[in-house]
Amino acid sequence: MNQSKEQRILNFVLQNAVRGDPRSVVDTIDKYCSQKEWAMNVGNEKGLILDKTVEEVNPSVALELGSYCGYSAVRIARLLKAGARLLTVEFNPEFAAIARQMIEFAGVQDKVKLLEGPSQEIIPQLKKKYEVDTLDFVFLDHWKDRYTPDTILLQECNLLRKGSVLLADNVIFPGAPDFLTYVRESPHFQCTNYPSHLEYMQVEDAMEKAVFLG
Ligand SMILES: CCCNc1ncnc2c1ncn2[C@@H]1O[C@H](/C=C/CNC(=O)c2cc(-c3ccc(F)cc3)cc(O)c2O)[C@@H](O)[C@H]1O
Ligand SMILES: [Mg+2]
Repeated sequence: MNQSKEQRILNFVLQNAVRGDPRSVVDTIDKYCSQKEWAMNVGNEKGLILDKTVEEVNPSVALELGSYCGYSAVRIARLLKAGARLLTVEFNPEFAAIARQMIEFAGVQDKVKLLEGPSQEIIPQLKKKYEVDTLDFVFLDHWKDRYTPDTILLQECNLLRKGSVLLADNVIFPGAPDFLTYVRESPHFQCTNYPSHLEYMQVEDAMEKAVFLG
């Protein structure tokens, strides 16, 4: 049975990156996906916006929706302070398995917990089952039409506190128009748009930061 693209990306990392070095894992994925096969990792240009936001927030507890191959989980985890943790949610079993191996190879497994399942089922479990009080940072990069319902669900589950930061990928391409409308019109969010480009392409894209005001 021939390999999936995601398996080929993982194999390329296992053969070319440095075990225990998150930066080399990120750079190796970017090399493969810019030169061999495009894949929907956040990439290095938008990745820099992600890095800056994570450094600014310096989260103790971070959540990612949509692990895919683990690129942004590794990218976020490498910046977390001692004792801080990232919970990343992925409902496709094949992608979850790839992401777990990517996280392990990068050496950030002590900071990252991959939760396998759909976000709308996992989010209501975060407080009791995963011992979360509130989330300091949330990276949204899953199905674009799920950004809004999951943002509402995070509020309903009391997982956001004054100052919690949401960062959403792809608000221009493929686009998340209802999410932009929702957070920009809500009195509970202060929004900032970061124009950028689609990973590995010259297509316009952007990230949106939405700070919860309580
Ligand atoms: C019930 C579904 C909602 N809940 C969910 N819970 C947990 N994991 C979920 C998930 N939805 C999706 N996922 C997972 O997130 C990932 C999905 C991400 C969706 N991302 C995109 O569609 C995307 C797409 C592009 C893209 C850009 C240009 C183009 F021509 C084609 C695609 C670029 C990106 O940066 C993207 O992020 C997968 O791993 C999927 O299994
Ligand atoms: Mg994306």
